Amino acid sequence: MRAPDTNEILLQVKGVSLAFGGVKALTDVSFDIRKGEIRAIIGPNGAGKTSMLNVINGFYHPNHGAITFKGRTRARMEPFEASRGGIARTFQNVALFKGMSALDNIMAGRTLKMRRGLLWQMLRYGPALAEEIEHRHRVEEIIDFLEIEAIRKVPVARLSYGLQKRVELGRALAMEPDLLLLDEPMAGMNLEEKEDMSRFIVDINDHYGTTIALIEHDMAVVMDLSHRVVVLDHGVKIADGTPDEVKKNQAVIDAYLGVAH
Ligand SMILES: Nc1ncnc2c1ncn2[C@@H]1O[C@H](COP(=O)(O)OP(=O)(O)OP(=O)(O)O)[C@@H](O)[C@H]1O
Repeated sequence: MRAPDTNEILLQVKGVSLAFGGVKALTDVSFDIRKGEIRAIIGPNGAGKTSMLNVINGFYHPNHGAITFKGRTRARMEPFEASRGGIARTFQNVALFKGMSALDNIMAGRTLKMRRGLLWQMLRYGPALAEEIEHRHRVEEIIDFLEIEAIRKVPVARLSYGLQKRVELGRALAMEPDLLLLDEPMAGMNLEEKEDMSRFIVDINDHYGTTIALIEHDMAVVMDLSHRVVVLDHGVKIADGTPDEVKKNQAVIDAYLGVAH
């Protein structure tokens, strides 16, 4: 695995707090994500990991604090602004158009990139046609990269879980994101599928230089894949550092003791 080329900060989370009624999901959490790194967010169940991803991509608006992304600071952002701005996301449970083929699902990820309006697209005329050809080309390249040529025309509902996750990854990649958020990319996978997914995550980071933030419960995977790890417990950041530093941290060991994963 290649180390990030720079220490440039792509995203900064500063003093973020989020509550749902009386439940404090996040309390004064700060950390950064450097350009080109694979950053893991870990912690026991209910630690606030998914809430953190949801704040980063604008699904939730924090009660306090702010996010700086590519130099722009905001207290709140809408999901469409996050995706337009270059943040793509996959979900804990696969969120694809199940009746559509793998190819069409990945193509759907390009919609945000399309400049011509829907009418032009429907007419498939002139510049819109040229644009569609360019998008097709990019999508075919992603299909090739993720080694899913054989299933490109198959409706997603008929694919194994591992392949569905791969198509979802392809759809996120089709957005050519600066920051890719992966919510438990290996959840529910068998060992072989996990190994494949790990390889693709490292390859995406290497090949496209995409910055990746991921939530993952499998510690072996996290320690293997990530450049740096931030640890949450009960909504509070308890550690932040390289996998080796985090592994030795007493607060982390205590937080995980007796917690089944
Ligand atoms: N939409 C919501 N409404 C109310 N409470 C919520 C909501 N989302 C999360 N919470 C609460 O916020 C806390 C943090 O939840 P979150 O899902 O972010 O944790 P997590 O670390 O992702 O957990 P897991 O590993 O189990 O997925 C929990 O106490 C949870 O019950």
